[in-house]
Amino acid sequence: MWEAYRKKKQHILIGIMSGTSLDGVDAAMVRIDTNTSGSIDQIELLGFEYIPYSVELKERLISLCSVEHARLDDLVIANYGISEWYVSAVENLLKSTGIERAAVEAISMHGQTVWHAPDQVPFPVPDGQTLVKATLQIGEAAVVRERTGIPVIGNLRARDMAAGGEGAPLAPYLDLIVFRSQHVGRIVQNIGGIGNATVIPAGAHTNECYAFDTGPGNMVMDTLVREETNGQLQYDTGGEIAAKGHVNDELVESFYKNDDYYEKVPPKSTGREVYGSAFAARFRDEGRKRGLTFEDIIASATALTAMTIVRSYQRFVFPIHKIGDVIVAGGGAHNKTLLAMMRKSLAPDCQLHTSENFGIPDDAREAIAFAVMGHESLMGRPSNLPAVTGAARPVILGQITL
Ligand SMILES: Nc1ncnc2c1ncn2[C@@H]1O[C@H](COP(=O)(O)OP(=O)(O)OP(=O)(O)O)[C@@H](O)[C@H]1O
Ligand SMILES: CC(=O)N[C@H]1[C@@H]2OC[C@@H](O2)[C@@H](O)[C@@H]1O[C@H](C)C(=O)O
Repeated sequence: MWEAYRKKKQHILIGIMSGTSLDGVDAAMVRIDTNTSGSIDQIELLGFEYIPYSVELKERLISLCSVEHARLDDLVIANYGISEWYVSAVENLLKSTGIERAAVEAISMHGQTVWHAPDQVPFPVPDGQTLVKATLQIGEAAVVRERTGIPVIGNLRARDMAAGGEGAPLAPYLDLIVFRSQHVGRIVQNIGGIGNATVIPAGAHTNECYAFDTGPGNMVMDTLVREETNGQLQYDTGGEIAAKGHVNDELVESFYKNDDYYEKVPPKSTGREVYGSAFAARFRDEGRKRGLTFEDIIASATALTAMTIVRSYQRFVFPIHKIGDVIVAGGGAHNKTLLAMMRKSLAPDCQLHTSENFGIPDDAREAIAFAVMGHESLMGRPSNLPAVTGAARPVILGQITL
């Protein structure tokens, strides 16, 4: 069946991403042109849709991402239930683009990460014990396949992890295609729930690029804003709350210094397991102990994100590579206070942009990336980057539900 796919020079796919912010579903319809050797020539975004999660779903997911609150029966139900959100995103895209269902060759869906455990833990095996790392993205491909009538590729992180990688980040595969430059060293900085950086030195070969999670993105700010406003606000729109507060440097430094993640050498990845509700509560309590207002605490949480991003460059990138552009993507690109803090700590010859300036809408990068990775799998081509994830070798990602 995929022989015919591989012979075609033009493909339409839908990529679906629902990230660690737990804010909702991003879905991108893309047209991918391939050349005679089967590699990608051009990627065009045909449409983009976002469906915000309801407050109820978000609360359920937050519980599922917490060892203290998660229940196995809720997890099993959510695995099927959340698929309906992905189905709606696909239907919305078909409607808004006017593209016929039959023209879409596949849906490549990330699912919703509930637990990401890239650090090995012991597990019994027939001849004793082994060390295991694991990750779980929920969302049942069979449900999406059945409702939409379109083949689905899912579970894209698993194969990289099975090959010894972190299973993340994967989107740098797209960054290399879109942002690589012969003359300028670039960092693509995603700021979603978690922050992650793709480093693309000028003229770099694929195996000279690397990437890593920088630490918290919007996750801590979002949790604190949601809690203070009893869910009236889901995040600090435009960074306006942070702009009204004062950063408490001592608080920010203490959270930076007492976290050994930042010193860990890449490849590395992290998630809500570390920077979720319990972390945010500790940050808030320490802020209150210092007599800070809500605005000061949000300003300080914003500064922690900016600091962990820029210091990760100072530690792992700037000593080795000259970087001319930092390109911000993800929802954090809309937070003006965060961007201003980052800009202030970067050298004047390092320009700060958003991915919008490079033709990739800030919110669409990851959904486009998953469409592209799904396409590569159908072409029979690997799309993990071992230099990025730490995998032993390039592997073909995902599982297909025909
Ligand atoms: N207008 C805005 N102003 C400030 N922040 C915003 C705005 N819009 C979105 N955000 C932030 O972006 C977040 C969503 O970002 P995004 O969709 O990139 O995350 P994600 O895909 O869930 O995360 P990840 O990349 O970690 O998987 C929101 O939770 C919010 O914090
Ligand atoms: C396990 C997981 O879901 N990781 C996400 C998360 O969100 C940002 C960062 O942490 C990144 O590692 C990854 O997602 C993006 C899409 C990636 O794989 O590139």
